[in-house]
Amino acid sequence: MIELKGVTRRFGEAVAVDNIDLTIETGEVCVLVGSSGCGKSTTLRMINRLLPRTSGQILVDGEDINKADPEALRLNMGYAIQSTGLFPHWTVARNIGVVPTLLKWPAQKRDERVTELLALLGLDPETDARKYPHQLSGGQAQRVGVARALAGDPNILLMDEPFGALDAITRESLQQEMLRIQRQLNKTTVFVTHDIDEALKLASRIAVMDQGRIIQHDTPEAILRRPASAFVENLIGKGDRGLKLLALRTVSGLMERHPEPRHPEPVTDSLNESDSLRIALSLMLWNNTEKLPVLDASGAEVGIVNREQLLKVGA
Ligand SMILES: Nc1ncnc2c1ncn2[C@@H]1O[C@H](COP(=O)(O)OP(=O)(O)OP(=O)(O)O)[C@@H](O)[C@H]1O
Repeated sequence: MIELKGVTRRFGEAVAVDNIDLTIETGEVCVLVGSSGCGKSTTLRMINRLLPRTSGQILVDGEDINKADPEALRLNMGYAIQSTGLFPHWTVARNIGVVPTLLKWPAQKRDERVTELLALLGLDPETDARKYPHQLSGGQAQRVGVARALAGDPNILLMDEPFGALDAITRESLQQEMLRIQRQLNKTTVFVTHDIDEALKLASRIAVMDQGRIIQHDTPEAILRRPASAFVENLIGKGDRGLKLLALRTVSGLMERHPEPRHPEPVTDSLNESDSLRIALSLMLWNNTEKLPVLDASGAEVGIVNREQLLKVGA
């Protein structure tokens, strides 16, 4: 658990972070969201002591971080940033292995970990491991950055716009990876973004920041349903709030499940259980249909989603 209590950071006269209180429970993904300059990165960098706080207290599992050795503290906090920060003259494998090396892991354990992480992040443990950062695409470099942050098996992950510089498709795929990895590893994560859709997708809870303050700290659903102020309402976009709510729920929660899987009828489109209700609605509109079948990984039809029900549950 990470606790920020009355934390303030000034740069000269300017207040970048203004007396914030924030608790991040173990295993949850807290996304800090807000416009440029609102204090998100400063908050993150105070947690791993890259920046000292001006006042207040930051506790990790009940212990004040100022009492910890900063290096030991950082080794327990994976840190991934937009510019990746990879060492240009080191191979991908060496970049990923940097924290295990600092932790003095035996070489074999470190190499196994690197291979495991390359596979986890969808990179090729054979060919990609030997590449240098300049030989990677932007998306691959970001994957390596995230792999490096995970390498020492830290309890905490700090991620500062790690997918910020990517095109929409690569970004979407890395967000999916991030959700998958999070389900598997359950790290306490603080994730910074200025993109509310990214925040809604990834967060257990979102902290909306404005001018150094936390305006609202709540679940994605509560933020969409009950924005605390006009500022939050504008940030989430009033017009497509209903669709954003649908995006938070999956088909599996709404579908009528067949007693037994069956052969699907030949239809134009179908859904997977993990698809969002937003995708379900969009496909129904596109196909001008009242219901869509849900298929499992083997292609068997396991249930049906119907539009009337979807709209009833809807927002
Ligand atoms: N080293 C510094 N010296 C002086 N002012 C700084 C420094 N770092 C940040 N600031 C100021 O603190 C405020 C908060 O900056 P911060 O980088 O935390 O914002 P942010 O929300 O992460 O923004 P962005 O989304 O653009 O990265 C800004 O006004 C910024 O100019």
